[in-house]
Amino acid sequence: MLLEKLRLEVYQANMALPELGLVSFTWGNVSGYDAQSQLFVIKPSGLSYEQLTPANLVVLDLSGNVVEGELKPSTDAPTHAYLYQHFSGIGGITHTHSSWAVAYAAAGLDVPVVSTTHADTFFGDVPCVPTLTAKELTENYEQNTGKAIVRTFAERGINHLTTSAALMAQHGPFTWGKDAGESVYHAKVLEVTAEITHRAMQLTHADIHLPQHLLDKHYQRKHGKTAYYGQA
Ligand SMILES: O=C(CO)[C@@H](O)[C@@H](O)COP(=O)(O)O
Repeated sequence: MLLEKLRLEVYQANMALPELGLVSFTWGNVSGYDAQSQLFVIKPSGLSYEQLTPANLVVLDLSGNVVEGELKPSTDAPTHAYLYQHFSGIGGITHTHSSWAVAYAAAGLDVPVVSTTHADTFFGDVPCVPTLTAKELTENYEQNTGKAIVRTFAERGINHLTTSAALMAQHGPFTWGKDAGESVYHAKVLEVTAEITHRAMQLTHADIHLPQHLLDKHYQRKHGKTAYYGQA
C-alpha cells in the first residue's frame, strides 16, 4: 500500500474532527501531501467517520487522478490539489462546516483579529473569499474554489504561511498547515476565534481590532526566529 505513514497521519487527523466538535455527519475532510511523490491522501466522499480506516483513504495525484483507492475521493479534492500546487510549503489541508466559522462565511465577513488567542496562531485577519460567479460554479467548481482562495491571498498581500486559513463566502473554512494534524489545529483555532470575535463584537457593538504591536508580539513569540514560547 502506498504512503502508509501518511495514511495513518491523515486518518488520525480526520478522526480528530468529530473529537474536536468540528464536524457534524460527513461535513468535512482532511488531506495530507507527500512532496516527494507529489501525491496526496484524502478522505473518501460522504463516508462516515465510523467507517473510515487508513486503508480506505484515497491517494490522488495533483491532476486529480486516483492513484490508489476503491472509493470516490472527497468532492473537495480539486480544491486541495490546487492549494498544494499554489501554496508552497504546505503539507495538510482541512475543510469543515464548523458553525462559528460558517457564520462568518455566510455573512461574507473576515474574522478580524480581536484577541491574542487569534494572534498566537494567525498573523492578521482571516480573509473571507468572495463567492464564485455562476460561470465559476458551473465548470470546475471545486478547483475554482482553490483558485479564488489563492487569488484573494495574492490580491490582499496575505502570506499563506502566517495566516493559514480562509473562509469561502457562503460556504465555510479551509485551513492548512505543515501537515494534516496542523491543518486540523488551525481549523479548531479558527472556530474558537470566530466565536470569541462574534461575542466580543456583541458586547461592544464597536469595530475592535488588536493593535499592531500586540499582534506582532503574540505572533512572534510563538513563531519565527525570535519565538520563545514552549519548551523548544
Ligand atoms: O461542502 C460540502 C458539501 O456541500 C463538502 O465539503 C462536505 O460535505 C464534505 O464533502 P465530502 O464528503 O468530503 O465529499
